[in-house]
Amino acid sequence: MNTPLIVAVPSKGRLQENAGAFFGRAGMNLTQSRGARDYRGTLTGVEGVEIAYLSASEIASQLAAGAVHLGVTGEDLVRESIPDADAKVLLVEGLGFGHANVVVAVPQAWIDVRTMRDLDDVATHFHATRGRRVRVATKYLNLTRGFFARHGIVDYRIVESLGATEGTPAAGTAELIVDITTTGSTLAANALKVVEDGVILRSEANLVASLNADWNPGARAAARALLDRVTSAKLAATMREVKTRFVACDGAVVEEAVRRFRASAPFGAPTSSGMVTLHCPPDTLHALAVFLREKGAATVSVGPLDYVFAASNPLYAKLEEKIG
Ligand SMILES: Nc1ncnc2c1ncn2[C@@H]1O[C@H](COP(=O)(O)OP(=O)(O)OP(=O)(O)O)[C@@H](O)[C@H]1O
Ligand SMILES: O=P(O)(O)OC[C@H]1O[C@H](OP(=O)(O)OP(=O)(O)O)[C@H](O)[C@@H]1O
Ligand SMILES: [Mg+2]
Repeated sequence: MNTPLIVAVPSKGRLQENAGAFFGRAGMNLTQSRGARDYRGTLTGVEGVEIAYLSASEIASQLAAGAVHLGVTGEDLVRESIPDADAKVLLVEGLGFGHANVVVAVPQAWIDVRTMRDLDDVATHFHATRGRRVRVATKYLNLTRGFFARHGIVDYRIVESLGATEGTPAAGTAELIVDITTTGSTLAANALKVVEDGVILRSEANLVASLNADWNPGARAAARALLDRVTSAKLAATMREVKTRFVACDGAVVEEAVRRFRASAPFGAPTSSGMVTLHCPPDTLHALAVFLREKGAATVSVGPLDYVFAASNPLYAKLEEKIG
């Protein structure tokens, strides 16, 4: 049976607005309607899609469980909440928003601690002299355990923190923390510093696919269409369309334009009347127009592109390779 492609989108928080804008750029708009038990919606522009509005952390677990096909969530949440994440989900693409680093941070007053190695020494010394282990406050339990183990640090204990983690050293409930930081202002306000080699993960929002979901033919077709739109809108955003026509415009002129201005001629050489369409990155656009005028163009028009549909769909290809 063909059931819809279920796409999970953050229902609140800092990722919500950006997720809506991401689909919008690809010409798909999110609509929301309040259902009986949870929030459901639709996506305009693609058939057979159902939107599930969930919190960013819930999206990670629903992807792991295969309850949704695709989702927008942070890589930090994926890596933290899904053991052996690469076997259960595919990070289809980083979305360029929701940037945050998961870091190890210690009090600025710990002047001897610059590296994880220094932290190891302090932790060992702390245990030996105080008879208890240093406490690390975090909600990233798994990321912390894995990272500390890779650094050979064993003399510590995790104190689970569900909020205001940066305040725990001053409050006396932990000695150091693992948390996310974006601007660094919360760490600074709490007199904490990031350990130099203590960046556990550089996270951003990702479009994530579940490998455990029911990838029936209908769901695949909808995913293919959705990813086709994403790819073609993204490609279009990297270039402008340049059009001109002049008698002296021939293959040699176009070849030179392509070579010097990183342009492409998607529809080939100029017509017999010297009409040509080029695609050109924004930074070389003016230089290209000047060049075409020098060659004889009276008019060069430039316009934005909404979509460039190429024959290949690399995002879907990547997904298909995983789901078989
Ligand atoms: N400065 C930041 N602070 C917190 N999260 C951030 C920040 N920048 C990006 N993010 C990302 O946003 C995601 C968390 O989103 P959000 O806080 O909205 O959801 P949540 O954690 O499920 O909800 P809540 O924190 O309200 O319980 C994470 O992937 C995180 O990496
Ligand atoms: O490096 P900065 O730019 O200061 O941002 C990092 C802070 O922002 C987040 O908190 P948020 O305000 O989302 O509250 P929350 O912990 O309740 O999610 C996060 O948990 C950090 O505390
Ligand atoms: Mg949050």
